[in-house]
Amino acid sequence: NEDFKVADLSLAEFGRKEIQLAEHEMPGLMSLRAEYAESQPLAGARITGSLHMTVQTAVLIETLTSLGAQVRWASCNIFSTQDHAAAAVAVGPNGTPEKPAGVPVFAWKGESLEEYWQCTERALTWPDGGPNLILDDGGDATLLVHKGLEFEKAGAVPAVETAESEEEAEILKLLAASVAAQPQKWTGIAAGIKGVTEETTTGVHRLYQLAERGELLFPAINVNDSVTKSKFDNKYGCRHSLIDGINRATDVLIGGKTAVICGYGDVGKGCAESLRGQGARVIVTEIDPINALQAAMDGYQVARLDDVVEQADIFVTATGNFHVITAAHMARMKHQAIVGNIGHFDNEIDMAGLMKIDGISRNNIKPQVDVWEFPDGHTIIVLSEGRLLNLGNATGHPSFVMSNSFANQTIAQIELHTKPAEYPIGVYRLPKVLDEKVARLHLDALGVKLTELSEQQASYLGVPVEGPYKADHYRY
Ligand SMILES: NC(=O)c1ccc[n+]([C@@H]2O[C@H](COP(=O)([O-])OP(=O)(O)OC[C@H]3O[C@@H](n4cnc5c(N)ncnc54)[C@H](O)[C@@H]3O)[C@@H](O)[C@H]2O)c1
Ligand SMILES: O=C(Nc1ccc2nc(N3CCOCC3)sc2c1)c1ccc(CN2C(=O)C=NC2=O)cc1
Repeated sequence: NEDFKVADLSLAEFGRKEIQLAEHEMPGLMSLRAEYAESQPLAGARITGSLHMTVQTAVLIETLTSLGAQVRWASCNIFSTQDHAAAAVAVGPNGTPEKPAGVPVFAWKGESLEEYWQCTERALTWPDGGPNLILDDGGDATLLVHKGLEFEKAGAVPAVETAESEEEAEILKLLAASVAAQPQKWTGIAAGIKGVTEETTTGVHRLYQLAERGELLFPAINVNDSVTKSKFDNKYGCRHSLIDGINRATDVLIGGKTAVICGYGDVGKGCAESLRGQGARVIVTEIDPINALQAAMDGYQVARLDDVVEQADIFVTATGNFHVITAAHMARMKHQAIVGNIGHFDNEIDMAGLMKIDGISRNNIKPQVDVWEFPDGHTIIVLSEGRLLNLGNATGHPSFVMSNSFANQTIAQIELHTKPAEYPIGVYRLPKVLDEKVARLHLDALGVKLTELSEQQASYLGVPVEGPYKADHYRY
């Protein structure tokens, strides 16, 4: 059997064309390829990735291999794989669908949960052992290694019936089979891993929990909290992809309409700016007086959702909280009001409460766009079933945003691979000077001309001429 599993290899040519377009929009990654072409800092690295298998991720994968790494890949979400990107990665830039010569990738859109964990295991199972680095998004690859080792040490895998979730049941099923087939498999894999770099808040939270319990097996770099990752992901990514999602879903004219943004953090700030840019009158809701004051100073009305729910045309949640928009709110909305979430994955909008309303009916217009009709005949349009609308109704973040995130990932992988002595087991952020380096890598593409500090100015500020320029607690 071939060492990859994708939906359709014949999509590789289309995937390759989109990868070539994305490369132009990912100057951070392409600059790193040029900078390290000679020194090959990732020579000897065996990287297992668990991160959305998209066109942008394909550019990340081929950056890692161009720096000398061997790579195996799975997606970290059962729906997020772009099949043409996965096919192009498996075939490789010099291969053909008849003779694939790319990277082993195990991902397709619409995996079952069982298949998802099998793909993760295959990405972690190298021909002669395991990876020495993990590149994680949400922490599932890191979890599988920790659970596998735990059960091998205990001498048994708990019965599937003890699982408290479908996800846990699938993990137990998979580990029972793999430990039976190869009793010391996960002990061997865990022993070979030098560290993990983690993309998101969720995965970072899991790492801190493991570290606090003294169970973390290897050092971890928290990529999420690099300024050049989270500001881009949260503010500029959502500023771009919110209206991308709304337009693809409804093609409603945003100009002249009233829009409510719940939450004025980085995501809410990007969303408010985006809708204001389209000529909407934007109202913000907030629970935090500082963010509320910021919104007011930025010229937005700041109101309570209850007081404006009957007058707005568009509602977007960006709080990271749950049940921000309730069924009662939705029942009071204008006819054909648009409701979407770009914040926490699936519970900012109370969809379960909506479905329970007597006499409610759902009419699916097209994938990820539903019209819900209330007993009184008025309807609302709910996007992506209350899940992240910029992913369900659009294609997530644009390449330039991901170039910032993935340049952090690449630099973090180089750190762990080349400076293991500097990273004893624990959770780290990249040093600020490397965060600044990611920003530097993106300036030429935007025609930015940076001003140089003179020696006198540098000593006046008390910072090195070459940076870092800010204190660790500085808020950009
Ligand atoms: N869809 C995407 O592509 C994407 C990208 C990045 C982050 N996110 C998610 O978006 C969410 C927000 O991210 P962020 O960086 O802006 O977080 P943040 O904490 O900076 O901002 C959230 C804001 O919401 C406010 N808030 C909390 N509960 C509220 C409520 N009930 N009503 C009104 N305001 C409330 C908080 O006071 C805070 O200011 C997180 O869940 C994050 O994971 C999504
Ligand atoms: O999650 C992502 N994507 C996604 C896409 C479709 C989809 N469809 C879903 N369902 C739900 C149930 O009903 C069927 C449909 S859930 C879902 C999720 C996702 C996140 C970050 C990046 C990061 N990223 C970019 O933003 C761009 N390149 C990247 O790597 C990608 C995808």
